[in-house]
Amino acid sequence: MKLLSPVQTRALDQATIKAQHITSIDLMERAASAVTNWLLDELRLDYDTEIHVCCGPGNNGGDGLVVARNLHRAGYPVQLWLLPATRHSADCTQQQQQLPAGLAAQQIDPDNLTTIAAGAVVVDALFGTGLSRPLEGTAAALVRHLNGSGATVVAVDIPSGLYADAPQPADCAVVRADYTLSFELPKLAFLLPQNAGFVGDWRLLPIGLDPEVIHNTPVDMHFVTADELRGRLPKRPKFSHKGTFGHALLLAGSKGKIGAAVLATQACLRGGAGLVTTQVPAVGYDILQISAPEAMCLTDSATDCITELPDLAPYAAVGIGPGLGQHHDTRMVLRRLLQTARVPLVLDADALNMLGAYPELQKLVPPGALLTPHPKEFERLVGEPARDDYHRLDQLRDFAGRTGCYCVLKGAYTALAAPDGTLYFNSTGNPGMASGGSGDVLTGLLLALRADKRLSPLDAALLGLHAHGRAGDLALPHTGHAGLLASDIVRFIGPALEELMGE
Ligand SMILES: NC(=O)C1=CN([C@@H]2O[C@H](COP(=O)(O)OP(=O)(O)OC[C@H]3O[C@@H](n4cnc5c(N)ncnc54)[C@H](O)[C@@H]3O)[C@@H](O)[C@H]2O)[C@H](O)CC1
Ligand SMILES: [K+]
Repeated sequence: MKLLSPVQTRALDQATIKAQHITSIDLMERAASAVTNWLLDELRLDYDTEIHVCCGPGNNGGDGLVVARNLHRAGYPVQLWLLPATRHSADCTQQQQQLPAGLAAQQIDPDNLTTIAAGAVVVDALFGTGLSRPLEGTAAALVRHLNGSGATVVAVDIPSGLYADAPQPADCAVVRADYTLSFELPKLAFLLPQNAGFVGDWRLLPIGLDPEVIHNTPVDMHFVTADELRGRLPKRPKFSHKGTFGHALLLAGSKGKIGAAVLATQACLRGGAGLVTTQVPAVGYDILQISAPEAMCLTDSATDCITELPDLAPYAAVGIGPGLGQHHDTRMVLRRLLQTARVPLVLDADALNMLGAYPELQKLVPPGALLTPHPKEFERLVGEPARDDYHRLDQLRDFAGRTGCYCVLKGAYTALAAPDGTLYFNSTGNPGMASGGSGDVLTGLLLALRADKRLSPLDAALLGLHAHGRAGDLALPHTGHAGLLASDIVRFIGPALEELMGE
């Protein structure tokens, strides 16, 4: 799915109106019906629930007015509140004029805000994508009042006070919604950790926006869904053999962290690599052979860390990082790998930390490599803390553009920046996966997909990120959030990949 800017969203509304020969009021009615139906079907409003609908001066307020009218007509006791404003949009004005007789709009008075019960439902339709400055005065006072009420807050399109694709200054009043109901396409703001407390659970409601216009709108950000990836993982041909899917080499583990090498190896095997060879320090030999018998094991001459780079000739892709440690001799191995490898690389964990600590190493990273930092590793990599989540995305794009690499930023909606600057957000996964070893599993899985020559670097990365999260989602019912271990993710990689397979 494309992530559109507010300007593009407005253009899409206009194009839809034109293409479907409807009016802007018709589109507003569709949007409001979708919200009303969600309130009735999903939130399951009771007839005795206290309901407040708070409307602003623009079309977001217009949506709110129609929701209030719909609920009133359906017999729900709605209290309708209007934010005082000097100007209202034409559609907002028209909706005010069409309110049924029994539903009066009350002006919001900042000095006399109505009491809201903790069990109440509040529909926030103050501001949407037309927000042009931070909330102040009456709007800010009302928002703070709502946030302190304990009511269930449902934001229409976006929580009021939140920008759709840019940070707002600190301490601004922003609605803290329990649910955000947006129309058809998500907004960048929903995907960033700094906004989680405002956005709550977000849902997309279809309102029949024009698919052709969406298709033709150029964007540089995508929210990647299963539908878009399904079929992009080629089926395994009937006459395939273990050579067809590539031989992956993994350099991982150090004393006390052989488990990371095991998890990455198992994930690489489950990810479909034809052959997997893992090099570990001597201390890891028995552990790896016993826990991943399908893999071949190379042992380093050093006991505790990796000090030797094997001959790379047999391998289709090389992964390095999980549990690696940052010993000087290991760093020399990383250096030689970066200098000599002619096949796809996946760099993770301590490999990234070493790139951060030694910028001259970073210059050796070959274009096309896939890097998988979490935010702290990414900060070390770029050597500068991000001001906020939006700035971090700028840094991510910049890094991918500058190095020609594919760079992941792990998190709830893991981002991937491609060398051309496009950002892709992953849509799968759950908080149970935020525990040790889950990143090692991702590295192994991505390595398997990079070893498969049939996949482009971008598809390998997108499929791997998706399948990793999906495997975590499939494991969840068996383990619960707290009990979800990295090895559970490994177990479900196969079924997660199967869902993406096609001709
Ligand atoms: N396809 C869709 O997504 C549809 C969306 N709809 C809804 O329309 C709004 C966007 O409406 P718009 O009128 O452009 O903007 P707002 O309602 O957000 O309000 C703009 C209004 O408010 C003034 N303003 C902006 N910031 C402030 C501020 N901080 N303080 C005071 N006033 C402010 C601004 O000058 C304008 O006058 C979208 O979010 C959806 O909810 C359609 O209903 C259907 C399709
Ligand atoms: K809103």
